[in-house]
Amino acid sequence: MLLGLLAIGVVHSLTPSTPTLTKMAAFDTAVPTVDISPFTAPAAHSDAARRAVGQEWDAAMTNVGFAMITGHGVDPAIVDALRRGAHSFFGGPAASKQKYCYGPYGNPLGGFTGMGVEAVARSRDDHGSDGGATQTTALPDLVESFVFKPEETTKPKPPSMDDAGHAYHAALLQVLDALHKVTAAALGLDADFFAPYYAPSAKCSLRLAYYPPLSTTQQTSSAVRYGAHTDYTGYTILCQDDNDVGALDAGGLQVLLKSGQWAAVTPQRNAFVVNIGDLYEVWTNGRWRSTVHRVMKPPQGSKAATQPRLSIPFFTGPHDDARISCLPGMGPAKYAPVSAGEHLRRKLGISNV
Ligand SMILES: O=C(O)CCC(=O)C(=O)O
Ligand SMILES: [Fe+2]
Repeated sequence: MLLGLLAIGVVHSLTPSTPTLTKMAAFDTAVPTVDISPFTAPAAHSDAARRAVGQEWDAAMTNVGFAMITGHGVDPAIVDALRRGAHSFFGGPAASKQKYCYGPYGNPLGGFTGMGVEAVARSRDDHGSDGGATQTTALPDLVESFVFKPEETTKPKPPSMDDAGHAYHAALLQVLDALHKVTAAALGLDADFFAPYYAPSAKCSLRLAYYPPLSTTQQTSSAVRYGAHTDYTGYTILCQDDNDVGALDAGGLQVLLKSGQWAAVTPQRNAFVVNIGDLYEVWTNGRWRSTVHRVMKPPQGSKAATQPRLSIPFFTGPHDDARISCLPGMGPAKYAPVSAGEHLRRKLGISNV
């Protein structure tokens, strides 16, 4: 069963300002793994297999709001090529990176954002699992990023990521398509239910998130690699760093469980982490959880603290004009209907320092 396996992991205190490891404990394996191949390779699977995946998905999103997916069909060579290109870009001189800055984080052209611009914990609101712990004074995150927009052709992209970014984006759109079918099965909706929300195209943002090695000051400050937040819109499909497979702190990504404990999201090779953003919470009237998560720093003095971490979230959501409200049969509505574009712009605005 989903929550049946016991594993040894790292559990942290709930206090958001506590940035270091506080204790080791045993906890239920929090984030279930779901093989979505009945939807990515439908000819090889039965309707019964698809119904079973739908049930697993509903349980994962209801209990945790996060799942690991296998059977997604993405060629690992596509992932490796983008990772190599991104390391080459982020490892380069600051002035070369800054040439690709096209505005504040979240601007429609994408591009590079240096450290000190984003403090994602400031975007907290009443979505998520801890009652909305808004932190207007959260310190900037210890991250640099590049947002890759294939549809944006007026501004150059770093040559090392250009081809690889296009290939990765196209591959992940296929995964998104499968996830929407999984979702329809999970919620008992028509297979094409989400099509009008995502046509003519989904609103996607392919982000390369680079967490540089930590300076001594950064190691001892209360800043974290990425502060506690919920994602803003639809599915996030995240590629964690393979170097963190087997690491003590599992790379630092943690989710806030219903129990109030933080649990590590243990990276698995060739699996993506999938979580929902706020708009699914509105659609499902809170049945599915837009779960609070964060990226902590590696323990002080550890080898991991001297190394960079590269993660690749692919944010997806309905087009800007889509109006999101409680699905039929899920009422009475707890959330006011919201415009997908307005919600996204508001959250991005307040996440900039
Ligand atoms: O870097 C990670 O593992 C996750 C980052 C994240 O939560 C985000 O970019 O929204
Ligand atoms: Fe996130």
